[in-house]
Amino acid sequence: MQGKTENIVVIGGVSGIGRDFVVDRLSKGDRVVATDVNSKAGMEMIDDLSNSNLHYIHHDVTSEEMTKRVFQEITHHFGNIDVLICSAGITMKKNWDDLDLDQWEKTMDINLMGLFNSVKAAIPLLLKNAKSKVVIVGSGSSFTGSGGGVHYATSKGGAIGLMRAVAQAYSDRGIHINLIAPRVIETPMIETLYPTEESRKELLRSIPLGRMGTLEDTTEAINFLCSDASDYIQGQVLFLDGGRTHLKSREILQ
Ligand SMILES: NC(=O)C1=CN([C@@H]2O[C@H](COP(=O)(O)OP(=O)(O)OC[C@H]3O[C@@H](n4cnc5c(N)ncnc54)[C@H](O)[C@@H]3O)[C@@H](O)[C@H]2O)C=CC1
Ligand SMILES: CC(=O)C(C)=O
Repeated sequence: MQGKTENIVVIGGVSGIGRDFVVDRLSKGDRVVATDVNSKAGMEMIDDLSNSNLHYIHHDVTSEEMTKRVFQEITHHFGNIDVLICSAGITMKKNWDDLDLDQWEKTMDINLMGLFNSVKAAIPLLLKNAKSKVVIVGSGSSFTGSGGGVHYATSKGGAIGLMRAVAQAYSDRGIHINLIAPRVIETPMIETLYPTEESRKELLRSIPLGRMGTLEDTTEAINFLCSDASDYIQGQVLFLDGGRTHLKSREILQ
């Protein structure tokens, strides 16, 4: 894959982790389709970046019908997909006691059903290549149960099962698929989860490396999982969490 212009699709590509990856790959000369439900941000991105290699498509991942249409348009535009990134997701932080069924369903619909719709529709296009790469954006919270509530952690745990099932089914047909499990990357999502200075300070105390993750951290990890350098890595979870999922910060241990 190295040295060749790639056809890249980023679902949830107009904000945060997805957008940063889009910008990076455009700067490397790749062709990118970004899809998202937030078309205002999508149009602004088209204006801001003003790059003929970028194509934006309105996409609500919860709709199977719309997802099929989106991938028909991608087929028309690209013909095949070398790289698929699934970054669309929401969080609505709630405790067990406050969570209602609507919030559970909305989170599952976007984070899990939406992922299923997107990956299912993409598979025929990924199979057109001898080798293609898929990276799902999961979350460390599916390992710890914290960071968004049971609905969020469960949806992201489901993403791991989906990723493994696709790896199991398509490894021998060239689809390489892995999942990144970030925690606290500086994006608009984190601003809503930790809105006050106090909550941010508390958060930083819990991260062994003592800082939040950056979009450069996520983009570099996704680039690695899309590159030839990761060809023997399949069906894996890569944590991007400053050590927070498996370690305790020194401040907390003392
Ligand atoms: N920021 C963080 O610290 C972490 C983020 N994540 C995950 O990373 C992914 C990206 O999150 P961020 O970039 O931080 O957030 P973000 O809010 O900046 O980006 C998420 C994107 O998903 C899109 N989206 C939401 N609902 C959609 C729908 N129904 N159809 C299509 N697109 C939809 C949004 O419009 C937005 O552009 C999410 O799946 C999130 O759960 C996981 C762990 C930590
Ligand atoms: C949003 C998320 O997944 C966190 C904070 O881990």
